[in-house]
Amino acid sequence: MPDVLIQNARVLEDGRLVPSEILIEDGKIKGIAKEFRISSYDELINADKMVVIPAGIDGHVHFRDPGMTYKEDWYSGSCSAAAGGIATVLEHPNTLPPVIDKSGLSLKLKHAKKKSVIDFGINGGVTNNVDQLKEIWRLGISVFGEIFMAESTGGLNISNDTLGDALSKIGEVDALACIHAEDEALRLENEVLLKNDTGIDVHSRIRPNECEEIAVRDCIKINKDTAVPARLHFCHTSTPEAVSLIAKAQKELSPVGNARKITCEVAPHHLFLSTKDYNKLGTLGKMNPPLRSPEDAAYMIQALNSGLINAVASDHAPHMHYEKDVPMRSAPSGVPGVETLMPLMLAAVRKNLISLERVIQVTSRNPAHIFGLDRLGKGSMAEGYDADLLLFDPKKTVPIKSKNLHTHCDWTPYEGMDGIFPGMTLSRGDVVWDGFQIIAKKGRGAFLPGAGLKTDEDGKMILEYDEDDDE
Ligand SMILES: NC(=O)N[C@@H](CC(=O)O)C(=O)O
Ligand SMILES: [Zn+2]
Ligand SMILES: [Zn+2]
Repeated sequence: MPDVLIQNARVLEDGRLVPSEILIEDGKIKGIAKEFRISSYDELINADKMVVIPAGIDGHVHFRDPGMTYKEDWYSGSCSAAAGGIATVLEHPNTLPPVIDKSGLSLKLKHAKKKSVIDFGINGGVTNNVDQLKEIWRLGISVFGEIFMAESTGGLNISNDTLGDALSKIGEVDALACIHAEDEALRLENEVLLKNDTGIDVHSRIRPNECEEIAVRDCIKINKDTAVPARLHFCHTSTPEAVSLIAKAQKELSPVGNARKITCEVAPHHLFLSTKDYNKLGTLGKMNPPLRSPEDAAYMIQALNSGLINAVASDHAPHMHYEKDVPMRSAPSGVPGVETLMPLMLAAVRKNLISLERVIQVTSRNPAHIFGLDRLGKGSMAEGYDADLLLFDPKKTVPIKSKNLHTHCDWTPYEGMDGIFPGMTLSRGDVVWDGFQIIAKKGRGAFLPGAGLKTDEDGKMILEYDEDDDE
């Protein structure tokens, strides 16, 4: 007997919204049809003409757990994701301790398994741990990174030499390297040069477009020069310069028909905010890479539409308001965003900035493919895939308000901006967000191991984690 029948839904088919029903069995999509003439099921959901799309996959979040759980923990972060229509996250390694070895990974996995309400992967950090990269890969990290080429939260940045060593190890195991591309030398130089500059936009001038451009160029070159180049994915790209370099490298590497070897993502704050917002946001608009000009933001939307940018990811990086309420130079970098990613994108559809079809590609199908989550049933609303779904009313635009969000972070850079929030989020067929509250059990989220996870002779996973690690 099927578990769930969703009736009265609308589904995108060849560019049109078609009245549909969706059948779910064992947490997976069993079928989508105009009408299933069945009368027995465990649960009936009346979608009330809402549009159903795949739930978002946010490939870039920082949940701060372990170590800085007052900013976020796996429960608050995953609830925030679910309420924003995200059913899968990849969490990045700059926690305390960072995920750079077996014990760091084991501790984070334990926290996440206990608290997450949605499915998750854990990324492996790259510092001076080059000789341990293969081990954490075998233990099930999703991807490597973000690999910090410049200073950002957590102080995990590495030199270009170490980057080369790491990329060659990552290439050997055919994993993905996710890169935070900013040039540390230029940043340091500008820091000194502009030390008396009190301009509100000084952060954007310390880390100018050129900073990202140099790092992207260097990284592509360093990777090319290794014995076995890694697959590269550039995190939070923010400039036309970086996108053009990546497009050029993509072309060189990808003869027609071949899988792309270099991909990139953009964060919503580089699409919907710009240096013009510093007046309103002050230090709340400080993140790495920094806000760019309005023209650059407009270019990024166009590049997302045209296919030069492959995915949207939030770079959800919560810091408390009181921590941000200090002079620009001492304020921590980062903005929350996991709960507003899908609402902003869906509101952008209503404003004709992007098509719904493209939003689906860049928030579910492409991230699933890039991060290897499609092999685990993620990223498509089709038979056999996980029933991770987002239901929304395309006309219901509301102002984003931080008091309505579920993150520990007590502010949002998008306060007052338009969002279209999910009326419901499903994770593997379970309603985790019903439009009003989280109804998922803490810890129901499943760990999504990376492709390197060691298995036994029967293909069964061997989880080499110490279950008795301290909290
Ligand atoms: N983006 C940021 O400004 N900050 C991120 C780290 C990062 O992604 O660089 C954080 O973890 O706070
Ligand atoms: Zn980063
Ligand atoms: Zn980040």
